Amino acid sequence: MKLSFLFFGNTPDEKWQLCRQMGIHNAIAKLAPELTGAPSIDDFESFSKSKDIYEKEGFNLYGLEGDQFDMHRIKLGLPGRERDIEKYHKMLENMGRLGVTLLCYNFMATGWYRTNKNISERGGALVSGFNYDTSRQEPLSKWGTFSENQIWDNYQWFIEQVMPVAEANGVKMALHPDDPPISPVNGIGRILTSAKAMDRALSLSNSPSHGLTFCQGTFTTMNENVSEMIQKHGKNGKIFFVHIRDVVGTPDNFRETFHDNGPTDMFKMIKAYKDVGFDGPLRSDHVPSMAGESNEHMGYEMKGNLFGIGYIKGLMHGCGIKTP
Ligand SMILES: O=C(O)C(=O)C[C@H](O)[C@H](O)CO
Repeated sequence: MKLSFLFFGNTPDEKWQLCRQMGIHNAIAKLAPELTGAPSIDDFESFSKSKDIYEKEGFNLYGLEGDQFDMHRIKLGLPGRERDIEKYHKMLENMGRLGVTLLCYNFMATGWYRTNKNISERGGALVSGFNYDTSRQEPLSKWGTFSENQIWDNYQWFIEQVMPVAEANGVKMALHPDDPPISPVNGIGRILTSAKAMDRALSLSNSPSHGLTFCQGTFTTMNENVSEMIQKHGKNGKIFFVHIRDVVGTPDNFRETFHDNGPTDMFKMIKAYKDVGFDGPLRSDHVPSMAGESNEHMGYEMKGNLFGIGYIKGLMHGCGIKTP
């Protein structure tokens, strides 16, 4: 298993240094233009420059996460999606050329979403949460309403378009479940909200490039049997990437919590990944914002990560997993 960290953009800062100090060598990056100030990574030069920065800073750019450019036309099936898919193909080709082999993607047009970003957790640390009734009072998306069937059709079209290109370029595409796992959100149907839905998504292509970001916290929120899911998808070689965090509550009313403070037996989970032979990257997912730091980048401030990564590393060592 490869302990990794999600970086936003390509500007080295204290987080990069802290990651090196924690012994993290594998970087997962979001390189969208609004974060890098450079053209999107369907442009080879732009992508290659970012990769060089990571290498120079001592990291292997293992993969990408999130939308690397505006994906709403693809996700919602709107005019212009053919042009966007060409961009996506170029990005996949560039990934192959640069040896960046993992792409964590999602099919949420409005991204991961919370109704509350300032819930007081242990010792006053701040976490995010979601309440379905509150979300139903929020405005519809600026693109209007979309049914779950429409989103499934769009997802199927997307998979047909991208999977052959991903496979030809040696890129593993790791589908992230919908967070929150409930539908609709802002009037847009969400489709990847249960273990059964993830199976349906996987059934759309038998390409070896088609697999999962095993976002443990989201599957816990769904109230699924997470151990069984690790067994099944791990044995089938479909777990490409793992996100570790914990939550308290139900799909329609939950809050996040510290890695050691939720209902999940984290040791059992890490051992389960090991037992199914998972050898890919895993990362600490959303963490509480802690004393003395802003909550500006909800879930991704650094003190919670120092705690979370240390905790995960300890569990890995406890399971006999070496971290270089
Ligand atoms: O919602 C989740 O559980 C995620 O891990 C989503 C990530 O925060 C997102 O991909 C970061 O861009």
